[in-house]
Parts: sequence; C-alpha cells; structure tokens
Amino acid sequence: MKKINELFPVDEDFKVQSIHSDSRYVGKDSIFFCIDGLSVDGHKYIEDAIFQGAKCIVYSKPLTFKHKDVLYIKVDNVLDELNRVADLFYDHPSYKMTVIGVTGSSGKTIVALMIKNALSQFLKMGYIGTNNIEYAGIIEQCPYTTPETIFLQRHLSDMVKKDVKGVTLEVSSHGLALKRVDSVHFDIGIFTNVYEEHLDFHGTMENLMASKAKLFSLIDEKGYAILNTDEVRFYNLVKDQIKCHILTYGIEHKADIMARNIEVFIDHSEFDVQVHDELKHVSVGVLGRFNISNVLAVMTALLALEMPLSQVIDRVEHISGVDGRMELLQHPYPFHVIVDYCQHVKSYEKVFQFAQQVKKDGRIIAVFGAPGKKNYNKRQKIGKLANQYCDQVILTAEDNRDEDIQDICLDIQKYIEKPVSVIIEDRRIAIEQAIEIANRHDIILILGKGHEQFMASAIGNDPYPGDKYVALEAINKIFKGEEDNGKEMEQID
Ligand SMILES: CC(=O)N[C@H]1[C@@H](OP(=O)(O)OP(=O)(O)OC[C@H]2O[C@@H](n3ccc(=O)[nH]c3=O)[C@H](O)[C@@H]2O)O[C@H](CO)[C@@H](O)[C@@H]1O[C@H](C)C(=O)N[C@@H](C)C(=O)N[C@H](CCC(=O)O)C(=O)O
Repeated sequence: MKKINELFPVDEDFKVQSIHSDSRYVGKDSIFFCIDGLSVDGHKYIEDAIFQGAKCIVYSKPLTFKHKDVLYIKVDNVLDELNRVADLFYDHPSYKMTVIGVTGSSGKTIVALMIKNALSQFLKMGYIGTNNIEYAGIIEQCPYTTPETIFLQRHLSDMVKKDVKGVTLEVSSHGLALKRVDSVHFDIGIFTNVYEEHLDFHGTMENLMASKAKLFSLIDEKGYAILNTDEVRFYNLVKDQIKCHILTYGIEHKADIMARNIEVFIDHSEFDVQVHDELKHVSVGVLGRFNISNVLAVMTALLALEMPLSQVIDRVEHISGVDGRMELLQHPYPFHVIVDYCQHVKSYEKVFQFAQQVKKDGRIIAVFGAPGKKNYNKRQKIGKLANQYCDQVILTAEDNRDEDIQDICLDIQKYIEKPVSVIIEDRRIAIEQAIEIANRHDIILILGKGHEQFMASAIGNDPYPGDKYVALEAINKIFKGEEDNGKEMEQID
C-alpha cells in the first residue's frame, strides 16, 4: 500500500488502498482514473466512483463540480499517468522478474506457453494470455489476450510475491495500441507474424504493424528482440528502430537460427536446426510447417536466455503442444481428429494445407462456422478455402452472438461448391456427425473454438464443454462397443 504523496507530488498523505479505471469496481480510499474510451468517457463515472469510495480522481477534461473532501488531479494524459502510477503502486513488479512478451497475429499462445513450460523445469514461471493466467498453482481466466494495465500490474505483483521468477505475456496489437503494457519492463520481445486482421480497429496494415512494432520500443539496450526474417516487411520496418540486441529466426530467409530439412507428419514434426555453423536434428510434438516457425521462436528465446543449444533441443522435444492449438486428439481408431483455434483466414489455409500434406488416402472433413456480428468477409474467404481443400464440410455454430446461425452458415456455404456441405446448427451434433462418418485415414478438422469452453450468444457466454471434450465423447460413444451398434473400425495397433 502507498500514500497518495508517494504516487503524486501532493501535500495530502492518505493511504491509497487500491487504484481503478472502472467505476464499477472502485473500493474505499482509492484512486479513480478517468479514461476517455472508445465507447464511453470515464469522466462520466466520477460521481459513481466517489460514491463507491474513491478519494482521488485523476482526470484530463474540464469538470463542472468538485467535492471538498476529494482530491482532484488534472493530467494531460490519463492513460500515461495510469501506467506510471500502476507500476509504482505495485512496486515495479516487471523489473523484478524476466518478462518475455510475444506479439504477432498468430502463434502468440503456443510460443508463450512453450517458453513458459520449457523454463518451468528451472524457474517458477507464469503466463498471461488468451488461454488463461497461470502461476504458482493458480489458474484464472484472463479477460483479454493482453489485460489492461491495472489488472496486469496487480497480477505481476502477485507473481513477485509468490516468488515467480519469469513470465511470458501475450501482447496483442490492441493491448499495445491501448497502452495496456506501456509500464511493463520487457526483457525479451518476440514477433511471430502479421496478417491482415483487426483493421476495423487499426484502420490500415501500417497502423497494425506500427502497434506490433511498439513492443520492441519498450525493450532497453540490455534486452532482446527476437524477429522472424520470413516476415520481411515487418523485419525491415523494425530492425533499424530497435535499441536492444536482435536475434533472428527463419525458414525461408537467412537468420541466426534456421530450420532446414523440414518434415511434417500427422502426429509430430522433424527438422534440422541451424545455429550459425551447427546443425542439429529436432523432433517436436507440434504439428504443421507454420508451427516449426513458432518452435524456432521458442528456441531463439531460450538461446537468448543463454541456455545451451543441446538443452534447448531437449526442452522443446519434451514439451507438448498447447490445448486446442493444432491438437491431435488421442484415441485408438484409424482416423485423426485435430482441434484448432484458427482465428484468421490465413490459419485456415495453413491447417488445410497441413491436412492435405499428411493425409494418405482418407478425406478431409472440416467442422467450423464463423463468429456472428464481426469480420463478415471472413465467411466468403473460409468458404472458398474449404472448397479448395476439403472433401466434406459441416457448418455449425461458432459464437453467433445475436446473429442467426443458419444465416452465418449460409454465408459460408455460398462459396462451397465441390465438397459436400451441410449445416448442423448445434456444434455438438455437428462434431458427432463428423465422427460418425469418419472412415479409415480420414482427417477431421474441428476449427475455430480451440480450447474455449463457452459459446458467445445473444445474452452472453453460454456454457459449452469444448470441442475436444465433445469429440472424444463422440468417439467413445460411437466406436467403443462398436460391436453393439454395428460401427466397425480396426483399432490402430
Ligand atoms: C477496442 C478495445 O479494446 N476496447 C477496450 C477499451 O474499451 P473502450 O475504450 O471502449 O472503453 P469504454 O467502454 O469506452 O470505457 C472507457 C472507460 O470508462 C470506464 N467505465 C465504463 C463504464 C462504467 O460504468 N464505468 C467506467 O468507469 C471503463 O472501465 C474505461 O476505463 O478499454 C476497455 C477497458 O480497458 C476494454 O474493456 C475494451 O476492450 C473491449 C471490450 C474488447 O473486447 N477488446 C478486444 C477487442 C481486445 O482488446 N482484444 C485483444 C486481442 C485481439 C486479438 O489479438 O484477437 C486483447 O488483447 O484481448
């Protein structure tokens, strides 16, 4: 806990119990920061905040009324002050541990979690990102990929209290643009890739890339920027602006750490890693060529932390992939089921290409939908991709919000000509149906929800057991006791 005059240059010296930017959560003897947001202006909630116990208001716009017993502090930029004060209030937690930030359109979660898992053998590690918040035996849901400043600093501070020595943090372009991480001290920043995404928010690709590039401006001379040379545009944009050390990785383009002789299989991947003149064989449990790039990012980060190459290889070979990210479900029957989060059109293409590459004589059966009320042109693009790669498509619910599921599916189906496609609105039944029709060597791709155990509907998040659970349950139901229900398939030896 801090006194107010330790946080601001004022004469008052009352103790500040907590700090807030949302009036709905304000507590007694606290500071309320008025953020002028994208939909509402936090200045509107000053009275609510005071009613709830705020003793100090940090604001930037003219106020018409002030309470005698409340301290009002006018600043030029409330978000900048919020960052400065949050870091101070929580005693600079990010300076007390190794902070590794990962930005990019896809791959953030797998890279952040793999690094966390790789280092957990040696250090108490934490993770904050899309999947959740994990540290010291605590697992909590994370409200955003990159949570807002106060929430983030509070959790980093709790990690320090619990003796956590390092944390991997997914850093979204929204998080960077909205200054959620401005007060975080990063030791390492990693860039995976950039696709056309969130242009409703960023406006242009240039703005989107500038947001991602901001992560590297937050790293001082001692830190490392880990960049993907295959992302030529982004690499050229940032390489000369960075003040920290740079380490590069790549598959197609020259880099410090490269993957050669890549071979992908349905259940693992193999390649030779080249670090300067050294070439070593690596076999990893993650699937797809695009994930080799993510593994290289992980390996480069571990090398930056001075882990010897042989140990780096041992770590990546022994850590598994991530829940719901190109996850091959384990079962004994001779067809394959892969669950993937697949948020971007580019990711669909990569997953379909992978399935095509590894499939033998089976079919590619895809189960997916598209989220309601956003990203409408994605529907046409994923429909066309399915047309190109799939043999059968089952279109279904996927966070329809208050849009009609049938309409969303029809928007996709319009672009599917060649493969047989059906609409089954209930995602559980759609998955069961895909399993039901599985033949030997078929690959069933269940895309779009990954690890998520909810379905965003018109009234909020409805409970949903998750694609993996539904698929495994269907496999059990349909194939276990197959003698009884007439479904027969040889088990894998
Ligand atoms: C576009 C965006 O990111 N908006 C974020 C932004 O919202 P905003 O500026 O519109 O905030 P606002 O609702 O206008 O409110 C302004 C201020 O008034 C406060 N307020 C509001 C109401 C009230 O009763 N009392 C009160 O004090 C709010 O707490 C806030 O401080 O600031 C809010 C407070 O921090 C965030 O909740 C909100 O995230 C929205 C809900 C969101 O969904 N963001 C997503 C898009 C996002 O950030 N996604 C990225 C990942 C994207 C990806 O890579 O896929 C992420 O990192 O998760």
